[in-house]
Amino acid sequence: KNLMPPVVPGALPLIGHTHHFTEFEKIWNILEQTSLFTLNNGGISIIKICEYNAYILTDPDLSLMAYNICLNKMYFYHFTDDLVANGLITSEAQTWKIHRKLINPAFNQQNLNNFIDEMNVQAKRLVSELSTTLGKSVNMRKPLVRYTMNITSRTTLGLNAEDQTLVEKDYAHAFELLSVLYYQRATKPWLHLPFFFKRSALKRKQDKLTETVKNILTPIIQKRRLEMKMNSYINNENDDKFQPVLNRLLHLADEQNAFTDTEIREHLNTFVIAAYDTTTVSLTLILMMIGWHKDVQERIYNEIQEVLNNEDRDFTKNDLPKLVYLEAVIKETLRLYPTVPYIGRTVNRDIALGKYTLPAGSTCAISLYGIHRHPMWGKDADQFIPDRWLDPARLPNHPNAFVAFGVGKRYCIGKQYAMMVMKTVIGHIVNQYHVHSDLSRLKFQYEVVLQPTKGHRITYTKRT
Ligand code: HEM
Repeated sequence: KNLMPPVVPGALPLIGHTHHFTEFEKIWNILEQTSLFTLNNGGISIIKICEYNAYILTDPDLSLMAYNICLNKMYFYHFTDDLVANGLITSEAQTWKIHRKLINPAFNQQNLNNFIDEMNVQAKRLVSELSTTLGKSVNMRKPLVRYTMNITSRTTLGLNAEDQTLVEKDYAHAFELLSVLYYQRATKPWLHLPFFFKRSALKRKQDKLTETVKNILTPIIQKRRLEMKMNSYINNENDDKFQPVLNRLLHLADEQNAFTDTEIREHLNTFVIAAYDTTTVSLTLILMMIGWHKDVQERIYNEIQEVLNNEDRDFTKNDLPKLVYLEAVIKETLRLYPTVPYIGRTVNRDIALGKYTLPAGSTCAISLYGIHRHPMWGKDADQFIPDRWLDPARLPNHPNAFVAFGVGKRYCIGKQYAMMVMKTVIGHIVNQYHVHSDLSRLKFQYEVVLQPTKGHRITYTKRT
């Protein structure tokens, strides 16, 4: 007999829950309620988009099982295909397997260690920019987007300082506008159908911006290829000089015919898309948490002094792993507020999950937010307790308990990179400033990331 998981309350006849997903401001509310309902009802539930079932998971075991079988992303992700079709986030399983294996070494710890100087430079640039705002409350969105864009474009594209304006202005701007268009399409169910979308004004705007991005990247790629040929550049994996990811992709393309130019562009765009909003939002939330919990902030400050030996200097690759309390604070923030609160896949064949069968062709979405509030985290699951990360006895004994960077084989390739970036910049900020925030008024909107929309301003004062 075909058992069905419980349906999340609020479905209407024929349209199901569709009406909850047409207004930006309301989507996070239904998604949060859905997570809590699923947690309280056995870890699997259904959201109905018209007659179509999307299966929601908050059970860590079922999630891992489902996601290691279903490697293809749900159809929403493909709204971005013009920009990133064969990039790692959106590519279909077959291409993904090959490309992920080829690109993995570019993000190994040894290579990332070569990015530390750049991370310090950009963090200090941000700290100096903030010195003009002391005592005033600041919306950190723009400074942080600029900061993450600069680091990502230096380390992935390898742009020089003189090209930075191009990134800060045109490239970053095109991405911000494109993401608004993708969200607009997502909230207009009729535009999900290619027939209507192809004829829409939204599509025309999207085409123009995609072309802009293409026209920025193409000459950069061509120029780099030429430079590499002229310098008879040799790339080997043990090379411990600064190598932007683009150089490694070009090398793989030339040596092994691994990627076309279009695929290289799609990979680069993917890194930028995957990196800048997630890191910006995560950093905003971390600043909110430490601005509110002053005792936590002082412990971070003391740890930094200890690791830097009270010297006024940059962080080295050996310092970062020693910032264990700061790492606990970052993880605890991402546990309570996973920057990407939901991820979705297409179910590629019938799969048995617990007592249910998910039919081929349906959608399966994991609530990372739900997994992070699962009873395995204990009675204090909804409280901010960084110390839990320092005591194994206080952590769930489950490999899939902390999933801010994804679930199973297709987890975030930039996880270590992001941790390094976040440690470096929070380290520099806390070293110079006291951070102040008011957590009581924090509000979110769902924009694939959990975007803070109210009450997220930060005030800095100088440490003396
Ligand atoms: C705090 C920051 C970040 C968070 C919270 C985060 C989170 C995630 C999550 C949840 C996924 C899985 C998405 C899914 O299954 O649909 C993912 C995938 C991915 N992330 Fe990140 N990410 C962060 C930073 C970065 C950075 C800095 C980069 C690159 C430089 C990056 C590159 C990627 C890529 C390429 C994928 C696709 C991986 C694949 O399918 O093979 N991310 N990330």
